[in-house]
Amino acid sequence: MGDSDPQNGGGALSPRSFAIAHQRPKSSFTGCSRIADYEVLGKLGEGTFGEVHRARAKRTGALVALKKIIMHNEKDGFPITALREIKLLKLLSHPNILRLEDMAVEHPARTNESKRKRPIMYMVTPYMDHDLSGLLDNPSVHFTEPQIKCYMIQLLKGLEYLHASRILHRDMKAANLLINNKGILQIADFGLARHYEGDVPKPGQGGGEGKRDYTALVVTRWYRPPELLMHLKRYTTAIDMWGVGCVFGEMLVGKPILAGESDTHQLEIIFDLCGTPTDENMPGYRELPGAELLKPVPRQGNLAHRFREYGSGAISLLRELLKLDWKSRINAHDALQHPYFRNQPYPAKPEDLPSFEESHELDRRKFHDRRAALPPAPKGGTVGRGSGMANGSNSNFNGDGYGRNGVNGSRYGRNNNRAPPLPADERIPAWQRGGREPQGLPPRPPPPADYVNGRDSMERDRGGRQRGGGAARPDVDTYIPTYDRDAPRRDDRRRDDRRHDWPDRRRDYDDRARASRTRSRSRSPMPPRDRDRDRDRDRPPRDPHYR
Ligand SMILES: Nc1ncnc2c1ncn2[C@@H]1O[C@H](COP(=O)(O)OP(=O)(O)OP(=O)(O)O)[C@@H](O)[C@H]1O
Repeated sequence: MGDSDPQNGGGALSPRSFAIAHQRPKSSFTGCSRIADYEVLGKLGEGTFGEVHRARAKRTGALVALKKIIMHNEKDGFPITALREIKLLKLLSHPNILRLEDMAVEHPARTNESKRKRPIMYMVTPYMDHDLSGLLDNPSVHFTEPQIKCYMIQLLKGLEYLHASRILHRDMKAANLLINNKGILQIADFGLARHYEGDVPKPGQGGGEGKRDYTALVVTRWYRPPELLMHLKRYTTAIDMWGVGCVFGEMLVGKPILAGESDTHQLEIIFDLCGTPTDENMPGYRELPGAELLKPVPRQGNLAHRFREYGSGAISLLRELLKLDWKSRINAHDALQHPYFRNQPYPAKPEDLPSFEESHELDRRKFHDRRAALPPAPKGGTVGRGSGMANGSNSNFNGDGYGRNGVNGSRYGRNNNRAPPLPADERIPAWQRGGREPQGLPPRPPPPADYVNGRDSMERDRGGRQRGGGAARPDVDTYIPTYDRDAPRRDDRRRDDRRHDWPDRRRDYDDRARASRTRSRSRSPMPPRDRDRDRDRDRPPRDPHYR
């Protein structure tokens, strides 16, 4: 492979040259299928673009997911975010990246009364049994350390490939990592992804230097790195690596580790965990717009204490991934070489992992109900409530965003029997608990359009994010996870303030929140034989990472 090989981190290619160099053979695209080529089996969920359905390809019998592309405003035509996702997915081919197999078109029937309806487009991807977020919420799932290592290796390989292809994912989170019952993990949801300009990450050099500005309004808040929370625009692949750190921590403790309730709170709990920024641990932070009025009480960070249960290898990797300094934050290539993966217990092989009951992000309600019915776990664990502010935290907020300090949850998943019983409140997920109002950080400056020179504009309107790169309400988080359609959104508590200050924007937000609350899902069970059908196709090649 020559310079153009992204895996080699080769020479600079323009996005166009890259696309040309990576075109899949024409024969692999046979035009759009018709929706009638698929037997729709039931609704899986609903995302920003539209519903996701489970279906079976009539020709091959394979199970697939059909993601309907919703035209929020027909006059705007095909959504740019969907176009971007399709364009990028067509270029990508890696065992740990969700594959776009087909596009299907549906021509709605024309009735006498209705006007002619536009065709509906569906993205067709292989069906995956779980997303990581749903899986972690399933009370019958217990992650072992070899299993976590196995998922981490796959995640890092997928990201190494993406970054070597000069693509930023920009929405790294557990809900966007799909897992099947063959132990394969795939990175999904490229609706926020984009090409970036600049060098690919080099061994030993972290994410390197950013070459140009992009919108800072990306990444779901709980997974958003400190530099974005402080409005760095010239960011790099390091933003995705922070998300990997959050996902890694989430797999260890069994729930999100940094569940901030606002951007301000998010920074506070990051500082609790990683220490407050200094010129040494976060060079350049003083120049960031969001740092202007930042005056956190200095603290060291309690990462080692909070994750002490998981051993020095896990702590060391977590430290590298959750580095405040985005320039030296470990890159995917180097993370794969980390001793954590070479020391015992060794990573499991995907095919050796157990299979689980289907679990997706929208199954949370089912699992929450089930968990509430569980008796308390037996006593005798070594984890539980931390000792207040004993870990160097002077923040007004608790260390983990769940109203607790120190290590919490069970070792390797939340259902390990060694964990002591959780107080009643702690059985409730963070997004359903009350929380304190965040302390004031400096107002967010109006963000720029994502692409300069009018080449692109951030039109994605998910989760309250602004459209078109105009001025955003300064202190309101614009992108929060929508995990439970009926659970009160955490930001609803401040609705009155917002309506008062920013009436138009508030109306926008309400509409989107309402839309997200009406999401629904139902599913029919998948016969086991269907899971076996694609087994060989998804099996990863022999790999030195697995022993
Ligand atoms: N290939 C797939 N197999 C199984 N389930 C899938 C698949 N693709 C998506 N889903 C389910 O559908 C949900 C929504 O999909 P996706 O995240 O791609 O849409 P989105 O519009 O980007 O959503 P969001 O706005 O929540 O990020 C996911 O949480 C996942 O559980």
